[in-house]
Amino acid sequence: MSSQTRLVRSHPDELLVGLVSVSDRATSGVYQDEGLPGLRSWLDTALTRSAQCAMRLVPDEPQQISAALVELVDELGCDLVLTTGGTGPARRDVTPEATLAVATKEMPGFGEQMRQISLKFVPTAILSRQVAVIRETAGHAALIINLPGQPKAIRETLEGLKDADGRVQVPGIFAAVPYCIDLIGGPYIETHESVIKAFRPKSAIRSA
Ligand SMILES: Nc1ncnc2c1ncn2[C@@H]1O[C@H](COP(=O)(O)OP(=O)(O)OP(=O)(O)O)[C@@H](O)[C@H]1O
Ligand SMILES: Nc1nc2c(c(=O)[nH]1)N[C@H]1C(S)=C(S)[C@@H](COP(=O)(O)O)O[C@H]1N2
Repeated sequence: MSSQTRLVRSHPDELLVGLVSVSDRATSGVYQDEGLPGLRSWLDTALTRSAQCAMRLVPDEPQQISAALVELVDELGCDLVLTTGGTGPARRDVTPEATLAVATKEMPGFGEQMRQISLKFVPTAILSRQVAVIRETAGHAALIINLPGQPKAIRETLEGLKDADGRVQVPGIFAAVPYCIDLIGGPYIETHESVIKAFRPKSAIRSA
């Protein structure tokens, strides 16, 4: 994988995001990848300040997935990496293993919450082995989260489930991402409440 230069924030609060779509068929051209554009457009609707994104499309190969994660965090300096695909039980589904291989801490709450959310949409939610981890290097840390590969699962897991009036039924996992990014030393990010209401303890909310 080619060595890339570090991303430079255009503002101290700009989030640097790595997006990784893991798909044998999208990589080989059987279908067009919908994972990367889906992730990018969800972030565009959710964040009050546009994020700077670096994107990678990789096949379901553990070394290539781990290498993409390491490059995005260690070389490009991403604060957050979202993967999509390869979390199921099939022989070639290895995204969770490739993610755990580069982790310094596991964050089991994200996977638990995603499976709870997804069960409201599909009974096969329990087939997703998605994990979230922190990768820490000297002077930098990033949150890495696996999402399922179905393009519609991106919005479902990040945003959660709302009723017809927009009331939250099950909170999406992105509600906890801004505070997690604070805690690992990343930028202060804010979300549009109509898409996803981020939660921070009162003491962590920055005054305007
Ligand atoms: N990156 C993607 N882009 C577009 N559609 C996708 C993508 N990943 C998954 N899908 C869709 O979701 C369905 C289920 O996803 P799943 O991850 O099980 O695919 P898969 O069997 O692992 O194959 P592959 O890894 O080649 O995408 C696929 O059949 C496809 O229709
Ligand atoms: N929100 C949501 N989660 C979901 C799904 C979905 O459609 N929506 N599909 C499930 C299915 S069918 C599978 S096999 C697993 C793993 O999918 P992956 O291998 O594409 O990551 O995610 C599950 N989680």
